[in-house]
Amino acid sequence: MSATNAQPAPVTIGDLQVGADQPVYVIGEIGINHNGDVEIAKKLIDVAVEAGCQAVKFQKRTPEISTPKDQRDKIRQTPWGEMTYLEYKYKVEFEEPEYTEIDAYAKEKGVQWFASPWDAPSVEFLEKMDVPTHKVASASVTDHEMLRALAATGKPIILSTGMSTLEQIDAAVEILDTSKLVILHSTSTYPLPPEEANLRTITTLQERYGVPIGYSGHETGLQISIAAVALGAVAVERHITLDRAMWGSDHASSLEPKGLENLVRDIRILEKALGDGQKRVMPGEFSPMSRLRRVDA
Ligand SMILES: C=C(OP(=O)(O)O)C(=O)O
Repeated sequence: MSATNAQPAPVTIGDLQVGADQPVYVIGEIGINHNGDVEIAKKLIDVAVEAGCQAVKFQKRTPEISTPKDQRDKIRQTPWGEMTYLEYKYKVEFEEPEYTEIDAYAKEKGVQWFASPWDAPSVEFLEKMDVPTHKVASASVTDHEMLRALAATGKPIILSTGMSTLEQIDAAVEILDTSKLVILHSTSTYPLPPEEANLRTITTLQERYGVPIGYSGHETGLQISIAAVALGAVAVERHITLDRAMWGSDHASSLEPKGLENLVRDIRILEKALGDGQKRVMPGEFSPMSRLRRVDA
């Protein structure tokens, strides 16, 4: 009796391989949880490194392009006073001096960094920073202009799939090079209730696209991300924060340092525990077998 269960080839990101039989690629999503302060960003890099993440991630925007027109003039109360949503978006946006500092710091700490560009000029910006990969945020799955700019970079791409239909994902995948593509299952509800996680979609995406599949989580807690790995996710991305009570939209559904440390610890245990699926008697079983199994049975 035999059956084949071919796995897609891993995708090379910088000096790492992301895919089956590789350590799960854990991404600490800093996003805009630095609240515009590069010192907070560096502390979050430390948190990710200490937890054992292989990468940290940011979000790069050109606010006058990426901010929806009907949202720009809405007034927000912020730690920096009352301002429009567009002004706030500029306030938390890092430019070249900050990213140059982040690049040097991440290299010193031995962790990869990259970002999700939210518009085509941001792809150009990130290319100048020579990032090893680009992430497509769920909100950008239908931004074909940006996807074409990303495909033209020739870099590996990590495509998130929250708030998207299979048809929208098909159209995005059509534009990208599937030999360098990692797809993340995701639900863009913040925080994510378990009944919307739909983790079995990981298998659906594996079968439909034949590329390595990971998971981008917005739940509170660790169980759903760990279960995603048990179901075959080869990458896990989680928002991280220094303190979930900090001001800003993503902090509440982020992991604090201890939570991230526990997540990576549990993922590394699970990597070992999943094994290769070949049924055999394990070395630790011989002693109990000799004590417990009747030889004449
Ligand atoms: C919002 C993002 O990702 P996701 O859709 O995976 O949450 C992002 O990468 O900027």
